[in-house]
Amino acid sequence: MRGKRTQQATAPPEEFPELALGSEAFEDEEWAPGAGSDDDDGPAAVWVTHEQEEAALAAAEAAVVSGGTAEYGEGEGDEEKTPVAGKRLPAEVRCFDTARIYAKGGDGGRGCVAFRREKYVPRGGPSGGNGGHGGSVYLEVDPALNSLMTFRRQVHFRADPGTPGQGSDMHGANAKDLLVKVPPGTIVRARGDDDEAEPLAELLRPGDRFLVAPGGRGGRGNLAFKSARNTAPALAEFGEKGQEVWIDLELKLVADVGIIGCPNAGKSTLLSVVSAAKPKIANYPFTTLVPNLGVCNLDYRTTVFADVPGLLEGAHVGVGLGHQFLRHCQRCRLLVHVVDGTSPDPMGDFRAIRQELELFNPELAVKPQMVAYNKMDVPDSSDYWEDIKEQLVAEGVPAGDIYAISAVSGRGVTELVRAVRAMLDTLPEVDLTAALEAEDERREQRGAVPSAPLPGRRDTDKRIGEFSVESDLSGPRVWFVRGTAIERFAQMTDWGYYEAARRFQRVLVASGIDSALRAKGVLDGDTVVIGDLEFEYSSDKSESTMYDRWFKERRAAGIVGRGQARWPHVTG
Ligand SMILES: Nc1nc2c(ncn2[C@@H]2O[C@H](COP(=O)(O)OP(=O)(O)OP(=O)(O)O)[C@@H](O)[C@H]2O)c(=O)[nH]1
Ligand SMILES: [Mg+2]
Repeated sequence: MRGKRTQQATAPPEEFPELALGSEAFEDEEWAPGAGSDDDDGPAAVWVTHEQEEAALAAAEAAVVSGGTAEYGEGEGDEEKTPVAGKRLPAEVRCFDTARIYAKGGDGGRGCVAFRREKYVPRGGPSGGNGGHGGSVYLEVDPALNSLMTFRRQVHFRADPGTPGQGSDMHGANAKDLLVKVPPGTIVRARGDDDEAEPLAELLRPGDRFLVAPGGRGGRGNLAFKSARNTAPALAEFGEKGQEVWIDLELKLVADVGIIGCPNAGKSTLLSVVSAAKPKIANYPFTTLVPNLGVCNLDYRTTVFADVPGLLEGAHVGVGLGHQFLRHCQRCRLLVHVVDGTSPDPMGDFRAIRQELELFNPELAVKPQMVAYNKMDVPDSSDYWEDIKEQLVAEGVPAGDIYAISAVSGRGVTELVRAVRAMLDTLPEVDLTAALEAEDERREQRGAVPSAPLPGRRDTDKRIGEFSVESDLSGPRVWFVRGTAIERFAQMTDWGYYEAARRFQRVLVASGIDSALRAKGVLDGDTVVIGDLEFEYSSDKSESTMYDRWFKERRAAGIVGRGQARWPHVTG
């Protein structure tokens, strides 16, 4: 099952012609293979030269032309293939292990104003029920997933609103929460935060949950406002609006084994032989642009392999997307280092990769490693095997951890996988909590700034008395009152009912907002803004003025009817 998904998730780029390597995407410095590494006095390792790069691009283009036309053969193939100018990365690459999603909690249902009307029960009293709570949006780990690919299709997630309250004391039903499934290893960040910033959450184990967007509280019906002094309240609240938020998701692979090595070493080929995954394999560097996962079943035991894109010199500082690739290796328990035997300098390659790991994160360098000397079927390679093995041993790699394989023919691969399995068994299970703590510590050391809390998170502990007043008196005089609780209160006030308007007025006075405004010099006729609400300030708080103003405003807005009668049998 998992293997299947993997294949889907890592569909080869031909299906997405805009992925052409030789597209404008490569003009972007970050994407250019070998960007920043074109110095001549680099280490002995042969990195991608300009010619090789050109060749790779040409090959990629050819591959796309031959592979892509068939599927997009609608006569407009050419247009399809042209990447949209200004797009930084091809869609496939961007979305595989990062995603940006929108979540909105459901609005609360509105409260109801109703009175009991029954034969022989005069003045039956208020009976309007409360609205139901809106659903919340949660992220939940689903171990069956292994990529954020699903978020290419759906970006917006909205929970259902609560049902409105009804008469006869009927409360509205609460809406169901919306669970958005994410793969294990998903990291949640506030929108636009970079890697260094403190994540909002890390979802690692199956069943882990994170509340992204809380649903709104249901509005109270008039039954809830009944008191000894006001036995027949004619007001109800709107439901609280559900919160909306954009978040960034990032997936850190949680594979057991990471396959690393220079570009074109045969990493993807190895993955394709040990698992059912079908990564793209081709004879040019940077065939693989996004990590592929594959599940290997050996002796009824599963091991997850990840084929990481080829590493470049300078990967540790981000060259060739190095950061993003190396990051994936961090959670692997073991690394298989594939060395290309046909390379002019296999030992140089080996050392260079090691150095990159070391520079990126010393812990990576000391991670258990196996070396797979690849392409043994080619004489160029097998001739030097003994020699290279000796050199590797001299470098401190245990002889037992060095294997000669031919990924293409499969020779030696089973032995390698068995050895990998055996070594995994000797390793402790990864303690994710400890790993996270270590990561946090590192982040702290680097002085990373913790990210801001999600905008507009529900702070139920905020009091109405907590507010601030700002003014803009340059043009028309405007006063801004800001405060979580007062803004929520304004939003939930249903101005259709005079009593609600009056209640709002009373709260302004009781909370000290009114006096704060006056202390700052508010004048009659100034505009006061609280959240989405705007009204004209008036110091005259007498009942008749208030009612008149409310009535006129309603009329001006063309609203007549609801809520004008304060009590069903009272006329006028
Ligand atoms: N002769 C021979 N060729 C091999 C062997 N393994 C891989 N190759 C070839 O090497 C080339 C590169 O293989 P890939 O698996 O795409 O290499 P990679 O390491 O994934 O490369 P990037 O993803 O570009 O970093 C392909 O043409 C493979 O057919 C092998 O054991 N013997
Ligand atoms: Mg590859």
